[in-house]
Amino acid sequence: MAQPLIQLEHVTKRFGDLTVLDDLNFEVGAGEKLALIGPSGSGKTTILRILMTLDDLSGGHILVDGEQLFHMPRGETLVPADEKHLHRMRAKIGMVFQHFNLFPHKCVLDNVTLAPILTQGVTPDAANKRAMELLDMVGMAEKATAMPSQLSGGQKQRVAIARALALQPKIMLFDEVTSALDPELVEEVLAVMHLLARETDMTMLLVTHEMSFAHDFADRILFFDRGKIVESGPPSEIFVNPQEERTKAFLKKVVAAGQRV
Ligand SMILES: Nc1ncnc2c1ncn2[C@@H]1O[C@H](COP(=O)(O)OP(=O)(O)OP(=O)(O)O)[C@@H](O)[C@H]1O
Repeated sequence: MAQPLIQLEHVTKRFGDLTVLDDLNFEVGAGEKLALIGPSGSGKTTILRILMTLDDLSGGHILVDGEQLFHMPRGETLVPADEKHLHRMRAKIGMVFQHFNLFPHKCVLDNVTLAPILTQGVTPDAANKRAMELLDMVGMAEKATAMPSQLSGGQKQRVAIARALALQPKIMLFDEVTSALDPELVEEVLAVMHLLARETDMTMLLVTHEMSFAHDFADRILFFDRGKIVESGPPSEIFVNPQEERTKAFLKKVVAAGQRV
């Protein structure tokens, strides 16, 4: 593996009595494209939320770019050291959510420029220039002055991707970015993600229920069940020749539901 950019060591996450992540250990190499797959409720989204510091940690360590993400105990959990540290670590990571989360009262361009101007001190001119390049890349430059309510789900998601990229993160997290979309809009978002995977050296973590996309996109697949990694490997191994019974059963179900893997 290339130099690890993300390292999870003995990561545990509990919500009350429920253990959602159970002593997880894995690394993500710089530039690696990793897909997390597994049954509903297995803890995939929780991993992304913790990396984004939207949830805290119950135990273990996470290193991003060689630095601890969480290190102050608070009650039974670990939280980031302070606001300054949190801000610096968050700048390394961008996240795109299932439900877009665009600012509804801002136009497309302002959605993309707001965070760089407010959090990184980028001048409005420079932020606009970069935003227009990104909107062009995701095929949304012509909609720069449109409001989110005037966009389709696929268009909103492409703006959300541009918005996350505007902060120039090293790592991008994608949580089920196509599952809220009508089927005919899925392809346009997947095309943008393929473009990013192909043409950037960003480290990308993807949670998806679309196996064919995970297959085409990822360098490596992690198959999760009940908060543990059951199996990991390149798509050509996991999808073609899975070793573990739980992986086989999961893929069988997926195929029975009509998906290509
Ligand atoms: N804030 C929370 N409070 C309590 N339980 C939670 C919370 N967030 C997640 N959970 C529980 O943690 C478990 C893992 O959830 P998570 O969303 O990470 O699973 P997932 O693998 O991403 O599922 P899906 O594929 O359906 O999105 C689930 O049982 C969920 O109900």
